[in-house]
Amino acid sequence: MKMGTALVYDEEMTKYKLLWVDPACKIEVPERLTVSHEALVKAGLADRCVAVPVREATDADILLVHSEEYLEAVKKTPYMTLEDLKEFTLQYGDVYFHPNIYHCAKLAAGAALQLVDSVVTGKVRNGMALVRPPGHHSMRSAANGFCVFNNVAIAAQYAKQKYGMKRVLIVDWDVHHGQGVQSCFEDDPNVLYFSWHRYEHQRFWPQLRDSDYDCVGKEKGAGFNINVPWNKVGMKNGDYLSVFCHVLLPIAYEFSPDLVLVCAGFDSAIGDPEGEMCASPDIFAHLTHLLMNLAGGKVCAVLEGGYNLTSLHQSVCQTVQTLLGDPAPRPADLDGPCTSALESLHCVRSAHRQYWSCLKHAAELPSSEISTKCIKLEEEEEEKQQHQKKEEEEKEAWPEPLKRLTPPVRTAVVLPDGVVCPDGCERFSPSEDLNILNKVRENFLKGPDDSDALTTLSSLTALVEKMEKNEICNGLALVRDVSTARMCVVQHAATAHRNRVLMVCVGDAVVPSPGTDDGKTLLVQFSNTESEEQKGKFHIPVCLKKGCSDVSGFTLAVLGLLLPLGYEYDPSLVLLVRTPGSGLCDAAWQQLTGLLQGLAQGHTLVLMQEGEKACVGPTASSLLGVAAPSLGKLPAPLPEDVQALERLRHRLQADWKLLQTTAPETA
Ligand SMILES: NCCCNCCCCCC(O)(O)C(F)(F)F
Ligand SMILES: [Zn+2]
Repeated sequence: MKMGTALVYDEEMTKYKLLWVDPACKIEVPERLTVSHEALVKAGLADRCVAVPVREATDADILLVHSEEYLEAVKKTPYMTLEDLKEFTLQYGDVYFHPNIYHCAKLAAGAALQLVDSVVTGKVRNGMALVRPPGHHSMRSAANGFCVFNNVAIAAQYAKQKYGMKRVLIVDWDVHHGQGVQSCFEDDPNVLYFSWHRYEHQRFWPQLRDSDYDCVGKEKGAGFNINVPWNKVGMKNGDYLSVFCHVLLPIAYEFSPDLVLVCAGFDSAIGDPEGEMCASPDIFAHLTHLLMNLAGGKVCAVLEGGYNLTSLHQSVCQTVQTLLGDPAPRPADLDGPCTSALESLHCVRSAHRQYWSCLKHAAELPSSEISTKCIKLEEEEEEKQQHQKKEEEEKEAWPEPLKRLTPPVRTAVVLPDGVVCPDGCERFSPSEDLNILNKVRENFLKGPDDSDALTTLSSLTALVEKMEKNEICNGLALVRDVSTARMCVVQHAATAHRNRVLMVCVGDAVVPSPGTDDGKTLLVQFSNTESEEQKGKFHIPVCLKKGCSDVSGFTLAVLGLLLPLGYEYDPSLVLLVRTPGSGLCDAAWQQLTGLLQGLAQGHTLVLMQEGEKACVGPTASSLLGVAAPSLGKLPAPLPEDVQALERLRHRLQADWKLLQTTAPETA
């Protein structure tokens, strides 16, 4: 599987700018591109990428989306006088022309196509194109919102036509609605368009009725257009992650795309004058990571907006560093979604419930009630938000994202002698550390001379220590006695004061509650046996009718339950335990292993029973950062599983805010 991340950039795209006074357009400046690229160079990220040259999109490329008359009109702009350019611009909204913008617009679209070529042909695994002019607002026959040609829409049509891509997912995390993309694919069931955007009940630009949550697509495309309106500013990391876990990811996994395109606008980050949101730049590391196990890892990010040059370049670096496979930083103190975000979340899930089996259980409210609820809650929060907004104006500052150091060793393995060490992994040698050996001897050995247990357990302890010191990123151990190994790891990790261990158990081995409910460990156990005893906040049994053998139910539980829990819990170590009898197919197991690496700075330790030897290879591949294989189009999960998960989420959401998908009942 080819690794490698493409970076498509050419400074020619900086060579146009606003030549007259227009307050609406003055934020779209050439420096957006130069500061982004320079930051990548300075951070040593550009050198780690495969430089892919831009090219001009051809007429045929552009005509995949735009009309001939529009293309012919734009072709004339290089020869226009300043007055003609001003005149020509008047027919469009919030956009400006320049003698060199046609050339740059061809390069921006061509850059996206070069990126698609290098990813789809396997030259690289994923990549990013740093371009301007942006694209997602431009319509078939109109420029709009700084956009001339719709770079990502053209890339999607190109991928379908040239490579026969069946299903393309477009994720638009820019803070504005890409109505140009929406209108291009409105009736196309092969292109799933997802966009969140500042909306404020249609009061925010471009103030379109069609940007609301109930615009789900038309005719055959019904259900394949997802709009998440933000009706308040100040949305934070928890709001963004909730929408990914409870809307985008379940639908995206059901859709099972062959290619993922990202309208990567960073005006949705804190500090941006357009978005006025409060999500930190490192959230884009998580948004990127959460997409990287779709489509076999074929992710193409194309720059759209972003006007605060500081948060822009920080966000670009977070995105590229994650595409390169570096572990994401731990998400600092996540809040649950705010009331307004919960209203939007609920509205979107209700609007799409009829199209996606993963949402079948979404509580259905009559639309009239939803809208009044929204407005009613708006007024309540209005004054709260207003005075908060005044404060923010003064202190629009945020901490510089922490340097993401990559450990010298990516994956260490503890394997019995007979088992070969997978390529790319490093076999972890038994520990000579006497106090580890003694501690293991006195706490865990049954027989006095159980030497290979001593070797295994001391190696595991030493491995966990090296992960804490960030000398090793993740690990895999094949052990005879999983329950002892598990206790040994948990006890060692829990002793280090600030450690929290998320333990995920797959398989039917009975896992004892982790003793006290002190919050030092959170145990999530997947099984098919209904557990009768009431568990505490930190012991969550997930019971699926057919256990993990039903990929749809399992995937829904991972995306809508395990991930939100994991992000909210924010562990320093993820312990993933697999015992026989799980019935989990390799692909689903690799998806789980891949997704969990977004937590704990990638410190995932996989413990497997010796009987699972066949799973060592696939597990190692996922721990090395290779994208998990696609699960294929997911059939509907079992209704009883969907209801059980819904009940479980409702029961737990009092303790775990990121599990909420509806606003708390108003008094
Ligand atoms: N206060 C100035 C009003 C500006 N109104 C137009 C905003 C256009 C946003 C463009 C973008 O950021 O969505 C893109 F990604 F296309 F660049
Ligand atoms: Zn934007």
